[in-house]
Amino acid sequence: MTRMLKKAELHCHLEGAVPPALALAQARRYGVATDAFVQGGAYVWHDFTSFLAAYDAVSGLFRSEDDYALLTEAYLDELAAAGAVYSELFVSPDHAEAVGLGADAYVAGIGRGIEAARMRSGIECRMVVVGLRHRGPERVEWAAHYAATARNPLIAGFNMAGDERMGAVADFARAFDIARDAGLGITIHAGELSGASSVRDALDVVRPTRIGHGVRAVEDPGLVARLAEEGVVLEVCPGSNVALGVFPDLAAHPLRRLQAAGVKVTLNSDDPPFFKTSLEREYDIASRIMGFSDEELDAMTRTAIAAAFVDEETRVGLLARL
Ligand SMILES: Nc1ncnc2[nH]cnc12
Ligand SMILES: [Zn+2]
Repeated sequence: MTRMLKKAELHCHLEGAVPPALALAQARRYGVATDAFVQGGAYVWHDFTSFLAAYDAVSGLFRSEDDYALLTEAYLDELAAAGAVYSELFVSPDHAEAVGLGADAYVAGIGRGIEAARMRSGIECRMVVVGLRHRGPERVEWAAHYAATARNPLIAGFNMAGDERMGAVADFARAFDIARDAGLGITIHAGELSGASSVRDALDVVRPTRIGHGVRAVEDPGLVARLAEEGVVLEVCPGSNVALGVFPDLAAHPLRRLQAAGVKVTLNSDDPPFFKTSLEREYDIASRIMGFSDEELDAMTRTAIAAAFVDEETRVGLLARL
């Protein structure tokens, strides 16, 4: 039983956390047809490309500051009820621009949701601005520039998500330089859709303290040793990896092998309802299917808080709550 364990999450896409029932309610409000991406109360997609299309369609159903405040608050309330003390949410100003909302109103709405949830349960949350790789280097630089200049204390980091098979990491180096120079925490999706060389490129070019997924590093023992040696933290999302076919099943998932090799690992939900998961289920999978003890799960939670993009006072406060 992992329900009573305290938890922390570093890797969840806000638009990927929309429950299908909320997507349907938003679609009714805005008069949008949903058959293409919700059927029988569940999201429909069959590979990464169709997952991204469904994800974009759901994002298009959130169009106002209030929509984002309510979504954020609802997600964090649910997370706090499952024992989470900390959450880092990946936010995409690109989605706000696509619906004509504008990045400032988008971030303001999310910030309101964060404050409301914190007042109720004490859960801490920070935003990590995400650039979308499949939209090309210029768009990713735009997102980095926004994150660097927004001057919002809840924006704590920068990430690149989207289709990892598009372009080389080096094409996006400037975006990460902009974010790093602004003092933001740096993480990047790598080693999910592409293999070990993608993780190596991310380490060499971007120099992140964390990697989103990174699990396909397991294809190269030398790279696993490097991750352990450099103390890079992996934001591991087992349920997502199996849902997207990165590994055939949970038994084949390399979380245990990576942890045993000394790599710093954490548990995350990625896009929970799209992958029929939740942070609580990820802890449960690690416990019941992968055989991690409660002490090992607590260690992953501490690793997450140690790697969180927060100031030291907040980190000490969070560690005290475990
Ligand atoms: N699993 C994932 N990989 C890359 N980009 C994403 N955006 C949302 N979920 C993602
Ligand atoms: Zn992700």
